[in-house]
Amino acid sequence: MSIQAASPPTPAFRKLRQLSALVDLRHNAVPAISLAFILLVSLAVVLADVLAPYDPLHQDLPAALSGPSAAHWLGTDTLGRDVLSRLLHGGQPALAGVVLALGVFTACGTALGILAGYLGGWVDRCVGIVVDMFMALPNMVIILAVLAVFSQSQTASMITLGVLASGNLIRIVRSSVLALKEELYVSAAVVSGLTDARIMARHILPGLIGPVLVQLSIFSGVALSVQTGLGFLGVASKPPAPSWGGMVGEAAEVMSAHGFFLLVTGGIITLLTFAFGFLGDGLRDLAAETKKQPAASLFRKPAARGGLSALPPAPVPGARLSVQDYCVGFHSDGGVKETVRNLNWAIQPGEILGLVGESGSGKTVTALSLLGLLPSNGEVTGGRAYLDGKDISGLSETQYEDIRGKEIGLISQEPMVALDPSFTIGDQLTEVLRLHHRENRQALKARALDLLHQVQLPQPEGLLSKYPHELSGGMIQRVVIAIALAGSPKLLIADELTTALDVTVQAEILDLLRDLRDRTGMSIIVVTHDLGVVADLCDRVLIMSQGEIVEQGGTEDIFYSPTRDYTKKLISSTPNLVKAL
Ligand SMILES: Nc1ncnc2c1ncn2[C@@H]1O[C@H](COP(=O)(O)OP(=O)(O)OP(=O)(O)O)[C@@H](O)[C@H]1O
Repeated sequence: MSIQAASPPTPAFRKLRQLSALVDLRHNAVPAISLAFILLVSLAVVLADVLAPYDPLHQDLPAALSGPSAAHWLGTDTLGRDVLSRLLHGGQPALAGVVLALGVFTACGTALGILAGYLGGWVDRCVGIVVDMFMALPNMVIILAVLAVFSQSQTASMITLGVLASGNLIRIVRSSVLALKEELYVSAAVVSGLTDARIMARHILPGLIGPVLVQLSIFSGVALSVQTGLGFLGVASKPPAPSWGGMVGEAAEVMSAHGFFLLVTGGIITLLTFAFGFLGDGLRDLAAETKKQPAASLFRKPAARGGLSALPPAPVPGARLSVQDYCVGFHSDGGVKETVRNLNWAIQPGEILGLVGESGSGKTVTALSLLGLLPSNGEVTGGRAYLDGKDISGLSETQYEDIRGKEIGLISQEPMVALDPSFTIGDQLTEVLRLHHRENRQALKARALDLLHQVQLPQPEGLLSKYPHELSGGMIQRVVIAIALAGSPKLLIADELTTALDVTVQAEILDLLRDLRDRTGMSIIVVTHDLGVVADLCDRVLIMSQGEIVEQGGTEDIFYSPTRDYTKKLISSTPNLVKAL
């Protein structure tokens, strides 16, 4: 397979780029002008008490329906009240209604969309039914019914509008979450042992800002139309208090003789609705420009347990981890295909074991299956795996959560994309540390610094406030190792951890792993296709080909006296190694 990520740094910085593009409206004149107009009108409405030249209720009947003048810039209405002052004050219930509807729309749409997309299963199905209901109901009829029940309350009508309209947002958020779940930094957060709630709040939610902003902008226009429409109908606002919809209604009655009155009252609503629409279009175009193919996932949720042999073999005594008659298969249309077959091996405490083989030989699948992290169509089809004598094959998701990060740590193939680009190194380290230690901020910070010291990063204090893109590849790799060590696992699985690094940094990272093993007694499984790494670091080697173990033994034995042709060919295909032997 290749449970590989797209090449860095594209996926890691996609979200940052998307966010910056969304706020970079300078090059998009129409959305930028629209945004400026919306802000200007909102500010004027908020400051109505200061800006309005007259009391909006003050009547001057002799001056009724006079056109624009120095005294009344936008003229007067049928009772001689100043139109500008009434527009400024009337904007307050209009914008308050829009803000309320937006709040409910966002909360409902985002929360239900995230839950449906992230949790899937029955939650997704239930949310789907709710969305279908929202879409099928006639919104306006329901809002009028709510107004009748709640004594013409604008609050009730806007809350109802927000809820009913959120169906579309739920669908959009749900599909965005499905894509975000495939991001490697989300996968890495799962491996670290973070709870679903925390992953949704910290790693999924920030990635939704783009699509949610687009929908908010479009819905603002709808909410404004509904609010002013209700005002026009004389419901949801009580005269003589000014309201934009009410003013349009009043102007419509005298439109043939006094068209200017309708022009300014209807004009502000029309212009704002257009501005919301243009802003939404601009945001959508920018989001589309920055959209890239989703990165390949490191893994998906584990498959259900199935097909394990009825009588488990016994664990190897004293071994940190042992696997026996271990098989992993994948479901496809043609049934289950076993890609890893009859593995029998063990790793001792403090040992470094190399898992070697060509691409597709089953190394990553074997490693991920131990953490319950196979793609959704994969499962352990036979045999058992034991961690310190305890059977860990085919556990439930909750049981695996207790193992990930705490008993077994994983360093994924792509360190650059295992970190969330929106959070500092300090945030990401303390987030994982908080899982394992119920301590205050200061104590967690001290632990984070200690971990950065352990992975030999210079000046760790300064690093805590840095973002991943400010670090070199070698430094990122060390941070990822530090995060994997946060739960003090007894076994660390390092999947191709030096592949993307240059030779000098590679050597430093290998030294670091050796040093960590010596100091902590941790066992380390090094998954690699690089025999040089194995020769340098590993005590024992396991050679895999086409899902099976071809040969295993001490590193020196394997390199100096291989017994199998496949191993001999593998060694001879690494010229530098041959020279060194
Ligand atoms: N979701 C899947 N469905 C079907 N087959 C899969 C799936 N995931 C992996 N495989 C198969 O499992 C086999 C082993 O893949 P694995 O990634 O473990 O290889 P690897 O030895 O780690 O190679 P690499 O070094 O390239 O990652 C591959 O032949 C692949 O086709």
